[in-house]
Amino acid sequence: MFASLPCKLALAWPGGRLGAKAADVSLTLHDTPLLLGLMRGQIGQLADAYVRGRMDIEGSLADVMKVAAHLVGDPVKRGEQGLWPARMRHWRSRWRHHQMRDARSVQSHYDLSDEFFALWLDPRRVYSCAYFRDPGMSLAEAQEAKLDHICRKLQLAPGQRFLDVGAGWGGLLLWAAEHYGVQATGITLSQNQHRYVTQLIEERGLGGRVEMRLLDYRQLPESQTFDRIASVGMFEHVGRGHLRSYFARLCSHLRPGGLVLNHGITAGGLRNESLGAGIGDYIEQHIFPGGELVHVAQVAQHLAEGGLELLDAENLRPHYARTLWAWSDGLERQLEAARGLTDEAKVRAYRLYLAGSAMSFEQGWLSLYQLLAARPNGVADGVADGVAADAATTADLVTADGLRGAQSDYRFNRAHMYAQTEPENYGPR
Ligand SMILES: C[S@@+](CC[C@H](N)C(=O)[O-])C[C@H]1O[C@@H](n2cnc3c(N)ncnc32)[C@H](O)[C@@H]1O
Repeated sequence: MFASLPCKLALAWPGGRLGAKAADVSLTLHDTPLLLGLMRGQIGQLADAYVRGRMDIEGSLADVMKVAAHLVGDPVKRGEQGLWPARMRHWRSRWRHHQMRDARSVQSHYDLSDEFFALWLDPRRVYSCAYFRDPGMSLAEAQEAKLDHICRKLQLAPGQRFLDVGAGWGGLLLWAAEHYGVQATGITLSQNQHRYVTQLIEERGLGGRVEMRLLDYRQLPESQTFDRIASVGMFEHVGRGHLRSYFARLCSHLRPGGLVLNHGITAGGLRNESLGAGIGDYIEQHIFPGGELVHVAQVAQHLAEGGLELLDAENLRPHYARTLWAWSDGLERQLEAARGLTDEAKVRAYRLYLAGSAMSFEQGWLSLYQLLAARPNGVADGVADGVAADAATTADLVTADGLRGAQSDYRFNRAHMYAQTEPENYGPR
């Protein structure tokens, strides 16, 4: 097991020691049964042991993750689905996700501490994959490029009614209002985010045009419709059993001919919705309770079943690997400050979550898609507010200059990022 490792590893456990003296990565197990988890490549179990102080890790997280990837092998090829057959997973997800429980899960993550997130996110606190339009961009520049990329794909224009579902700390909401002149509504389940963005709106004098609401997406009044909707890094919280009704809701809140952009994480393969090697359990327990991922093919199906017409799909997987390494490096630089804001177990949990997620995107275990879709003019289900007369046809929208412009630079960028096949090239590490 040690011979073909990508870097030098030292391993110690009660009463034993193995491996290189001058090691890149040292693992100290404080109880012997963890050896079994190590042999079986159960890195989720090891990560849990690290959080609970049953194990210590030394070495750069980049090297630690190289070792972890080696131990796991390829969960995409192994096709791990957990113990539940597809039908059961669907119904389990339906049962698990209801408004009260989702609010609890979401708040347990996002309401940890605004200052903690601010330590390693960019100044706008955008908490989703950035877009490194030019390879030399900083994280802050790449986040702004992402916000603009989304606005251009959606062809935002002054006066349009724009909804941001899962608006976080307001990055896109404020960018769209300030740069594109839209009437913007954001919703979130996080009390901290709601308070923070409401204050920003006031400070910037955007009160009449921008509002942030503390609301579940299922609580938006049925009669409220928008010209444009964005959902960025949010649909991972919805649950596979609710995706169809989630997209149907977005469709019903769009005017006919309106556009929606769904940006989110997908499973890297059709058969690894639940990441193997115990990783999924680790994320569920320590980071995102209730988070669920499906493959983009299934997202496209749910989207169509929800009444939306898919116009364009862009894969940003390499961009998320780079974003996550930037977050991870940011946290590593601020460990002492982080320990002052939350407990040691949380800091440990986030160290492995950020670096481990970066590795998962590098490996292709996870992916990230922006899906641009429209509510076709023909879909009139009584929920929309009858503005079809002024709605452009979908054909008009696809050929409009804005989308063509956005497409030409991202097509180029996609080819550029994929030309760099080695993970080392994802970012300046
Ligand atoms: C990963 S953050 C992304 C935030 C923001 N879009 C960004 O890119 O920075 C996910 C957001 O989704 C929100 N969210 C999750 N489930 C939600 C729900 N059921 N209804 C409304 N918002 C939800 C969270 O409160 C949080 O603001």
